[in-house]
Amino acid sequence: MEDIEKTFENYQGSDIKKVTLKNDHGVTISCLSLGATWYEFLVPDENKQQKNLLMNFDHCVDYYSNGLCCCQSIGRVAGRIKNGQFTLDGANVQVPTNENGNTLHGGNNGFRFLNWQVQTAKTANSVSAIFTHQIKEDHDGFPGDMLVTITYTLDNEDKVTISYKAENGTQTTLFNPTCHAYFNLSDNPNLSTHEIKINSEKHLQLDPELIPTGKMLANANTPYNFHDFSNLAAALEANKGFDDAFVINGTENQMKYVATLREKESGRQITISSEGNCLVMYTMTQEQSEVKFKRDNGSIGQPSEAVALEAQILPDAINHRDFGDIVLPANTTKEHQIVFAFEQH
Ligand SMILES: OC[C@H]1O[C@H](O[C@H]2[C@H](O)[C@@H](O)[C@H](O)O[C@@H]2CO)[C@H](O)[C@@H](O)[C@@H]1O
Repeated sequence: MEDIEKTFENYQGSDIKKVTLKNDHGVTISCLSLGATWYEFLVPDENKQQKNLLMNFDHCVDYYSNGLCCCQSIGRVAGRIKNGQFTLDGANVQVPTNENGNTLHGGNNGFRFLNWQVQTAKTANSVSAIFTHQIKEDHDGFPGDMLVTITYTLDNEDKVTISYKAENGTQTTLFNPTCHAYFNLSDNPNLSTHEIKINSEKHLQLDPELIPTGKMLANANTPYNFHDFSNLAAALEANKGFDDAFVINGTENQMKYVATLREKESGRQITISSEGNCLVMYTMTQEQSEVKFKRDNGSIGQPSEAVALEAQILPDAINHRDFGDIVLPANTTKEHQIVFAFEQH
């Protein structure tokens, strides 16, 4: 196991660190301190070259010239909060809004905009990058301060575990983090050879601003049916892309199988597990004129060039009783984990 820490670049007067973690048989991940971003998931290909399964950019500025939140840490609250409003401990709370009067992905001062402190740790079979930040009410506009630790661990089974721990202060707040990981497991700038399976029977009905209405709709007999592996490109065509929240089967707060993405030409496969009750699948539905991914050498990002798989608790959960618990009571600690297991078939 190996860990290497370097300066990635200077961005807006701060040194941005890049931490690289390697396991004992050639799988490597790297992360940036800016946004506690997952930068690379490198696996050896048939020519012993390293293939990055994640989308990324050359420079920090590229992460903020578009709204993709590419592979960044999202918090305090992933997804949308209707009107940026909710009731907490009996009080009406208004948090800053950043999209059509709603609050998306923690607002304009969420986790992804912060430069996190980082250190590393190793065991015989795993290596970790540990990011910490004191999250302040004064900064992001959510109630209360809390200490957040985001740990990326790569192990010798080619599993990447991301753990999100929040140690709260004296005020009740919200915590529903995720990693906005964009995958393309192939060498093509599209998902035509990808298949996905999702442990879900229902998805959320959304209004035109993509706010959940409160209703859950059956996946069966619709393009949302990924109960068995289905070709993603065909489903994308049938549904004109996805920007949707799938309800994951299983018990809340228990680690469970979420989804598997596989690519038939390379045999590469990623299996996701988490404790949350939701997978948001976002397939970059529009052309992304401000997006030039590193792997595309200057070409503009295509619709459906990659798929974001965001394991979390259902969006706008604070405004819907049956959507899951994202409340972090005062003086308590909560930890959520997402596991990405790589396999080659
Ligand atoms: O500007 C890029 C896109 O930003 C939004 O997409 C978000 C999507 O709606 C969320 O459900 C998902 O979790 O994150 C996406 C990236 O932030 C816009 O809705 C989309 O139209 C833009 O293309």
